[in-house]
Order: sequence, then structure tokens, then C-alpha cells
Amino acid sequence: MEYSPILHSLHVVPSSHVKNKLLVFLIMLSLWVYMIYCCVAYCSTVPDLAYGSASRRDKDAAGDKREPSLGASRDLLNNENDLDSRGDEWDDTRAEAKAPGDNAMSAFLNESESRKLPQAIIIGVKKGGTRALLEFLRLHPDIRAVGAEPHFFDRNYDKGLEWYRELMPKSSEGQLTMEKTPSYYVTKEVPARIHTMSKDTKLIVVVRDPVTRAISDYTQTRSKKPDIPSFESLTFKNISAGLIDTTWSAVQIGMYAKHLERWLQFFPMEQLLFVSGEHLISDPAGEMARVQDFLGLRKVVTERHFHFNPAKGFPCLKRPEGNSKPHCLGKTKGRTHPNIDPEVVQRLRDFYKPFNSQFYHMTGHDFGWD
Ligand SMILES: Nc1ncnc2c1ncn2[C@@H]1O[C@H](COP(=O)(O)OS(=O)(=O)O)[C@@H](OP(=O)(O)O)[C@H]1O
Repeated sequence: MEYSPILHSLHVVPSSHVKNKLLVFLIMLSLWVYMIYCCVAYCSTVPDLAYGSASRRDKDAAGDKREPSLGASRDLLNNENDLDSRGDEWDDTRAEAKAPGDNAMSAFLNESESRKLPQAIIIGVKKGGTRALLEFLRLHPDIRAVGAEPHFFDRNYDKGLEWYRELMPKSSEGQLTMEKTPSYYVTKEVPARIHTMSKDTKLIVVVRDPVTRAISDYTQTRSKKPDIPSFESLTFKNISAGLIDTTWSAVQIGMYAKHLERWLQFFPMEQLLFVSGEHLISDPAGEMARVQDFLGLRKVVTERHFHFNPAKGFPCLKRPEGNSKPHCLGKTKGRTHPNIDPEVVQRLRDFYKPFNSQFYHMTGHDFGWD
């Protein structure tokens, strides 16, 4: 038969047209199948998890940042207005450390997480280095800690344990929940209250030379209230008689042995760990080894996590892997202290000597302040 283009087109065009239609139909079908699959199987779970984790994250963040309503006190001025007390330093380091895809996984794991009352608390002392210690500890995967200071046992006790528990971040079974509120160490009612929550609570106290601590405390107050009297005049009840004012909190907090006596009425010494604020700066890894040991944790936070910043005079945190910039605590840590009359400093040293000796004796550790 002779070739006829007309016949050919009559024969071919309809068939390619059908093929095209078939192709479009198949594509549409697979799209529909995919969409149905998404809606029924995938979409019904993933957005839930994603939403769940997002809302949980928001809630956790809110929990971390939620400021408990606080009664008016001098500490309120000293601490709660201190942005560093809200505790978000180095959070970005931890966020960066998450691998992509971790969100879905952590959302899944979150399902088995719950908020728990803290099993360990950093109870003091104010200006001892408590923020640095908490942030060092937050690097540990087995620790979940609330960033802000809850002040539950001193200022918010009437709100009840459920209120307190709600402030805590979610944690899984093997993780320890922690918080830090430095005023606990010196507040009379706190040892009994923590004991009532759990007699097994582990207690950590960061202590520092009481004279430097007092000056640091004063420096913080003055940064908010520049018109306060001089350190020298606040130190003495009667300046000519050289009588130290032990009712001034900056002086009183440093009488560590006196406060420790109260704690020992409720807790055995083995349940308390005293961290040297000075060592936390000069040998953070060494001090962290003691803390992790005390908490029964694997030694995860080591020298690889620290980088000493000579300009700041403090160790800052770095991720062991990678070469990102180390993260340091904010400006409210390491404020320049005013020069204090050396005679007043010496008077304070003499005043603290017997308290320090008693403290060394009680803890079995010479902190070397004298
Ligand atoms: N790594 C690191 N970075 C910065 N600062 C450090 C660090 N380690 C310890 N410190 C010392 O911590 C002091 C503040 O103590 P706290 O965090 O306990 O203060 S607060 O009570 O929470 O306000 C703060 O006291 P000042 O220097 O007087 O500001 C620091 O000396």
C-alpha cells in the first residue's frame, strides 16, 4: 500500500493523544495517591509531632524564661533585674549542636518526657559563680535545667510544688532536673522546705572568697542604684569603733559556716558539694569533674569544652567539635569592682577569718582565702 500522510496522521495522532491523556491521568492518579497517603498516614502524624514539639519547645522556653512573680525585696533589685539571672547564655551553642532531623526525633522522644521536681539544686552562694556552673552543667546531655532562678523555696513557696514542677523543663527517665537560686543558701526556711520535697535532693554550693564576694555583690547593687553609699560606709555599723555590720546582706552571706549549720540540721554532709568559685575560673574542667562525679554523671563536660578568654579573664564555652567562636557569659558577669580602701578590706579579712576556719573544718576543705 502506498504511504499516505493523511492516513498516517489519522492513525498516529489519535493514539499519541490517548497516550498523552493516559500519561496525564497516571500523573494525576499518582498525585492523588500521594496526597491521600499524606493525609491518612504521614500528614496525620508528622504535623502533630511538629506542632507538638513546637508548642512544647515554646512551652519549655516559656518555662525557662517565665519569671515567677516575686515579692519586693532587696534581692529583687540585685538579682531579678539582672538579665544574666534569667539564664539564656550559651543556649545557642546547644541549639547548634542539634543535628538536622533531630527535631522530629526529639519530638518523638518528648512523648516519653515529663516535668520532674529537681533532684539536684545549686543553692548558692550569690555572686559565687552559680550561673557559670549551671551553664557548664547544661552542656551535659543528662541534665535538664531551668535557666531562670525560680526562687520557689524562698519567695514562691505558697504557690505549691505543682507550680514549681511546671517551671521545670521536660526530661526523660535518665536525665537529672536542676535549678539554681543562690539565695536559698542563706534563707532560714529553705533547708526544711527542700527536705520536705525530697530528703535525697543533692545540694551544690559555689563558694568564693567572702571579701571578694561582698565586693561583687555591692558592685552589682551599685550598677542598678548608682547613688548607694560607699562600700566602706555600708561595711561598718560604727565606723569609728570598726564594728562590722553583719546585718548588711553583702557581709552576712559570706559567713558560710553559720549558714551551713542550718543545712546540716536537715541534710548529711555527703549530700552537699562545695565548689570553689576560684577553681571554677582557673580550672573549670577539674571542678566540673568533681560536680559530675557528685551527681553520678558520666564525665562528659571536660577541658575540651572550655576556652580561656584572657580579655574577659574567664573560661568561655566551646563546642569540642568544630571551630565556632567560644561563648562567654554576658556583661553582668565580671563587672569591674571598685577600689576599696585596703584597710577596710583587711578589717573584713580579719572578720571572716574565724568563719572561714570553721567552714574549712566543717567541709574538710581549705579554700585558701586566708
Ligand atoms: N566562666 C565565667 N564567666 C563569667 N563569670 C564567671 C565565670 N566563672 C565564674 N564567674 C564569676 O561568677 C560571678 C557571678 O556569680 P553568680 O553567677 O553566682 O552571680 S549571681 O548570684 O547569679 O548574680 C562573677 O562575679 P563578678 O566577677 O564579680 O561579676 C564571676 O567572677
